[in-house]
Amino acid sequence: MATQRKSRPHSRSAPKKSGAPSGKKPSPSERPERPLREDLVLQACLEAYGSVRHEGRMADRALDFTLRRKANLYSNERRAVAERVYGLLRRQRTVDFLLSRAHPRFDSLETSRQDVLRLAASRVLYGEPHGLVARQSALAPPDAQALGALPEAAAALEALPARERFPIAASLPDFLADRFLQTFGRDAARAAEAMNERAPLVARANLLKGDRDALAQRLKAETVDVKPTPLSPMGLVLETRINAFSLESFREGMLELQDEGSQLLGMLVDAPPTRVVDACAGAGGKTLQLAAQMKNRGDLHALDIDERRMEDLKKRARRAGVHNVRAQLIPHEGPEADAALTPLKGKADRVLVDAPCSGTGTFRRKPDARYRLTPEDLEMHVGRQKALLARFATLVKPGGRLIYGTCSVLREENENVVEDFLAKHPEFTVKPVAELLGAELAEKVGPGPFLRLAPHTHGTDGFFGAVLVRAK
Ligand SMILES: C[S@@+](CC[C@H](N)C(=O)[O-])C[C@H]1O[C@@H](n2cnc3c(N)ncnc32)[C@H](O)[C@@H]1O
Repeated sequence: MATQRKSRPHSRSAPKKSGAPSGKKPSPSERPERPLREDLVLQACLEAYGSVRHEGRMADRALDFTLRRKANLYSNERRAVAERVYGLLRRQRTVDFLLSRAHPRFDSLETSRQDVLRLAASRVLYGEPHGLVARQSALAPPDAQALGALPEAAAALEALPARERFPIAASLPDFLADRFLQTFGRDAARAAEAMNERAPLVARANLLKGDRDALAQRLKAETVDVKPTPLSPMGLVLETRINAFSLESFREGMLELQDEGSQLLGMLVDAPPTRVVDACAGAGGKTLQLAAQMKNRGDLHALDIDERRMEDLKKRARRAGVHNVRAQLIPHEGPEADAALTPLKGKADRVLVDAPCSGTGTFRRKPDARYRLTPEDLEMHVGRQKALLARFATLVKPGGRLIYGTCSVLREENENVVEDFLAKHPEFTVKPVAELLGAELAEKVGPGPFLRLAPHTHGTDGFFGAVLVRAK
């Protein structure tokens, strides 16, 4: 079947080993798993999926909420629920298209029956045998037949003209499919395909507490298999799927979970131990990285309009042993916002604007976000990005740097915003990112003055970064 996926959404990420040496505690990836109780797993999937698709909840919250109430599920069953729900959200549009062709009455079935079929069809698309899935999902005969008819429906999808096929095969809303085509051209299908893969679990070593090797040793002692990230010099891929928040090394602040692309964006700041502003600090993912770059010295001003995130940032800073951060809640616009920034005007050596954006670069982790995004939201993001860049540029001192970043892959939120800014602010010029990453890493990251990362080209989430220098 053309749309069949190779990776099974419910399989473990770490390969199973043939048996742990005696006397050694088996790692989670080595323990035998008990068979899934399919009826319980299906019920939990239906609840979580329904709350995302029919009640508009965010997928991570819906799963958290559902699984909290299902204390009777074993850990492999909880993992199966998460993976099946995420798997379906990644393939939602494809699955609906195929089922509406494979099942003569799919569109008129009641919602709960449609959802059972969707979950089952998604599992088949990820490579599970349709007969087994039909039995485990207790499908009625016409629904089971529809699963068997998925290959023909997939052939019908393949036969559509490319422009019509792309949004359905990529499971993207039409307006986003257009944006992907504008941004990636002939690579759009590959880009979207990689966005629909599961993201790796990536940690950043907190260099204030030890380097990457020390963290790797520590994680191995905690029975977590790791490998170094290919691009970021401080990253580790956690190959054992575990709840990283429960690790002792995490509680001791030795690591933060942070995508490799985000780590590279943080590297562009190259923060000296003087005065640095993280203007959209959120819960502090990059703030903590900048604090480590500054070796915990100087003043790191972390600003945001979101009180809850600022509180998270403070907690994380404590855990990470960071004490050069000044977290400040600021008004989001107007004269009060300007007044809050006055003391920092023209004073900062670096200002990072990690702007709010469409999040199109993080669809691997938040596959449901695409169904909430509208063209109007996108326009709103671009307007806000331009306004934030112009406002926070005033904090950069002569000779200082303004770093603009997003987790979007779309040109209109990235290059276009920077070009618009440069046209209105001739005192700023572009510093090519290669000058900050060093020759070897720059070579791997690729050509161009900006950082432009995507799952299909770099294996990271999608990130954009630009470094702009203010004239002396
Ligand atoms: C992409 S998130 C930042 C992520 C964060 N830098 C990290 O690495 O974890 C964008 C942040 O911008 C904040 N924001 C939105 N409007 C803002 C404004 N006018 N001033 C400052 N921050 C703003 C949002 O609250 C959000 O936390």
